Amino acid sequence: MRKNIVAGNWKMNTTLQDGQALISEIVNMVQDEVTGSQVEVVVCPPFPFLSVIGKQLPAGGRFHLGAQNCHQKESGAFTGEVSAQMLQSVGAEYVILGHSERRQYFREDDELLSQKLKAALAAGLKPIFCVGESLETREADETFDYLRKQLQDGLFHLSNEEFDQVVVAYEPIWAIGTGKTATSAQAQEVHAFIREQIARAYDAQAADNTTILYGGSANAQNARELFSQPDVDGGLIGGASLKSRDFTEIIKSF
Ligand SMILES: O=C(CO)COP(=O)(O)O
Repeated sequence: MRKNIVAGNWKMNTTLQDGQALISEIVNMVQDEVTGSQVEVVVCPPFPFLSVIGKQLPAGGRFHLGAQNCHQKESGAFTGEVSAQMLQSVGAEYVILGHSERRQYFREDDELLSQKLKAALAAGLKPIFCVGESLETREADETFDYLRKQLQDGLFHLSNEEFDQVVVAYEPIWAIGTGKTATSAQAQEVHAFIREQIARAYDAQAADNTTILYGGSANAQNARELFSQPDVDGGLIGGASLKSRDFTEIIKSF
């Protein structure tokens, strides 16, 4: 079901102690300041902190726990890896998959991501599946062809029931960590395009029900304008999710 979501991707940042202090501030501020609005908050700390941070989130409320990655296999001799089932067992409800940093630095391709998606869904996790073009692709005017292919090869192999569980995040690579955010018009244009592709691959109802988040230098100043766009259902926030005041302001932007 389509929701408003603000998700914080901490990436490889904080210590446990700093992360605990951060989440405690965020929970307090959000509980004091965010009233009425239905926005869901997903916190995605590094693997070792999931369980502890998860316990700091008030149960049954707007806060949910997410992971930043998972392995494609259920279990076995894969030293250093973390399965979707493990994440589920420590309280994660979401998992980010297909982030451009994973695609770029860890060579994750559509085939591997398909397997990861299946593993996450089998474990009962909701994937936050990221797509987004590079600056080169945008400047070559190939953004829509690129995104169409990324969606078709990476995501649209899922059944209707599986796709129902997926949140899509549009993260233009040129906007991630660069301070160069997409304009609200650019974000809206791509989000509407993604929704149209979902309608073609599944149906109009699936398209209407899908939550599509924007990520890439979203901050307390630009969130309201981005979230006011009809097809932007929230944000996947990197840098600004590490500052309690900024992250809370973003959550308040709905
Ligand atoms: O990659 C992102 C979230 O997954 C966005 O990062 P920034 O908000 O730091 O640009």
